[in-house]
Amino acid sequence: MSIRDVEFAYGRHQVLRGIDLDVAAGTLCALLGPNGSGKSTLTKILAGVLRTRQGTVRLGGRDLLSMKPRERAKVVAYVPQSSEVPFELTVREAVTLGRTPHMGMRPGAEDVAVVEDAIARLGLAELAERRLSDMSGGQAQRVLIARALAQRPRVLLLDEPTSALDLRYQVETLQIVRQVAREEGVAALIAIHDLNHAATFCQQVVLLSGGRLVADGPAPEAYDAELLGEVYGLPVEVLHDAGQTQVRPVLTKGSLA
Ligand SMILES: Nc1ncnc2c1ncn2[C@@H]1O[C@H](COP(=O)(O)OP(=O)(O)OP(=O)(O)O)[C@@H](O)[C@H]1O
Repeated sequence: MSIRDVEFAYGRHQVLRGIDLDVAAGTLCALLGPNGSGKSTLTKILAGVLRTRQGTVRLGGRDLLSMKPRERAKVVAYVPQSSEVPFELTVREAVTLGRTPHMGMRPGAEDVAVVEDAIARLGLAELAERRLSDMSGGQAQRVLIARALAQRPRVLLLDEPTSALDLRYQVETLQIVRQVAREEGVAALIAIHDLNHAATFCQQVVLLSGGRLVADGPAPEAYDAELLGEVYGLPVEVLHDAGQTQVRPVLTKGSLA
């Protein structure tokens, strides 16, 4: 996926400025940045929820921004930050909705297999007949991710998909998305606040600040303590230890008093 010179404004409020970004097939890319930096806005543009006249997004030879919704739904799956969960549905029915762009009137054998695979991957097999109205926030979030995987997209967009998940499911979800991206050649873009999870699981990290991309690359190269400190308004140190890059806030004396 190749994004060039994308700009966006809500009315007079300019939110994205000259965004250039490439996410290769097979890559999990973290979209980082402080609250209000434009992460959700960028994912919504790529998902077709918001429209912009400035800039292009190409996928293979095709222009993503001008695709019709059904055509786009065959190649782009989007898990929004919060969404209206269709409460009356069971988990299996909700995940099957992900097949809608591909299937006829009813799910065929392949649709059923893809749905069951997505349910199993997200650890939802035992909950498959439960109604979404009976699920915890984290369980419902996993259902939405399973639905996106069932779509078998070329581009997977996840807006803070781990925000409601406990530590184990945060890690498992990031592992699954990374694995799906690699095995199925998906370009996956994930808006996420946890810089350390991003460094651990994402081959590429990009940092938005005030609507501009200010860093892009593998975390060990893209994480610069001075830049991160400026962008987040907090002094940090970047540690490289046993192949892992980690970011830690530098707390001044007395800040825990
Ligand atoms: N519907 C809207 N109308 C007007 N302004 C908006 C709208 N949605 C977002 N904004 C503004 O656009 C800017 C970017 O918001 P966006 O939600 O893209 O940021 P974000 O990086 O995803 O933030 P967060 O980390 O808090 O989710 C913010 O200043 C926000 O107030």
